[in-house]
Amino acid sequence: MSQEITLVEVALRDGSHVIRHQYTKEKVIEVTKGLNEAKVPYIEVSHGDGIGGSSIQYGFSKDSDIELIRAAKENSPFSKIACLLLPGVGTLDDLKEAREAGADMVRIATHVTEADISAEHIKFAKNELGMEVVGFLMMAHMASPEVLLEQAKLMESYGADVVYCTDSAGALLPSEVKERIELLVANLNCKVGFHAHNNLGLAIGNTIAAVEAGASFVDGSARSMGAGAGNAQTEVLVAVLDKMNYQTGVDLFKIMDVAQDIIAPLLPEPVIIDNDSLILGYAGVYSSFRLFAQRAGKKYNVDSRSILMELGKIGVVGGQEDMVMDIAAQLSKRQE
Ligand SMILES: C[C@H](O)CC(=O)C(=O)O
Ligand SMILES: [Mn+2]
Repeated sequence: MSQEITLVEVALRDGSHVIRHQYTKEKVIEVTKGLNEAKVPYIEVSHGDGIGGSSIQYGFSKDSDIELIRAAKENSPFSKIACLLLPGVGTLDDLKEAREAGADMVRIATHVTEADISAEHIKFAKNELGMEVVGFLMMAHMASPEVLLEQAKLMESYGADVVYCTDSAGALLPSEVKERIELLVANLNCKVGFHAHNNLGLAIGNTIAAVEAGASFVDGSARSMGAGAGNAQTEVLVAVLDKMNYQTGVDLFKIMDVAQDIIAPLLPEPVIIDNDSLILGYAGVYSSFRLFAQRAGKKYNVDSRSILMELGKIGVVGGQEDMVMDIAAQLSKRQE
């Protein structure tokens, strides 16, 4: 019997980092129509840092999360619409608005050791708003498999339907993914998901390792349109899973057309493993810090790789974007 795998397309959320959160309603409609036709089960739509992320800290959106979610929902009779929310960045009111605009699912994201801050949001989404809820444990490489499990159990106890191991830095190796997913699958009653970044060139391999270890939800981004070196490239993932006899329900030619004809023209440059992306994975740094490090490097005349190495050394996590400039300034002083 072939196993079903549920795919979440994240180019309209993680991909938002790539274009500095400048998605317009029109673009979202075009992408959503294509993904819907390709029968992608879930399409995530939000600012790259989740709903409420539009700010000086993370970068301002062009069109608001709510407008984009509404536009996606109106053009997506088949695919369900997901959104992402980081407690503290997005509020319960934001979530209620997202639900009213048509979001079916919310993914509540916290740093891997901070699941406890998701309790209120998971319970509210599930019990008050009747949404499908995912717990999204970011920077999973920074915790041991045992700590990841303990945190995942918390999210499950709050009511999450799925808990994700999220490799935000693209730093995990296939054996580490396998170990983590196997432990989660063996000890949770809810479903388990995996979100990859391709900084070490392992996004597809790691996603396959996750699926073979029992994950039933996986993320992909068409043309790999996500932070850093992007995510598992959706159209490639669909082809590989199909060859392995897993069922995604996604139409391969149609998702390839979305990637080539709609997503590729949106990219300021192809998403590849450049030197900075590689260092993100090597040093274990949050993928969305790549562009911040490049800007800081230019401003202070410091090699962006050195900034990223330093950020990895001191264990900076999502939400500490302001540290990137601080580190660049310190490195520049040291150079003098
Ligand atoms: C807010 C982050 O961009 C969420 C994510 O996609 C990751 O941690 O990876
Ligand atoms: Mn990501």
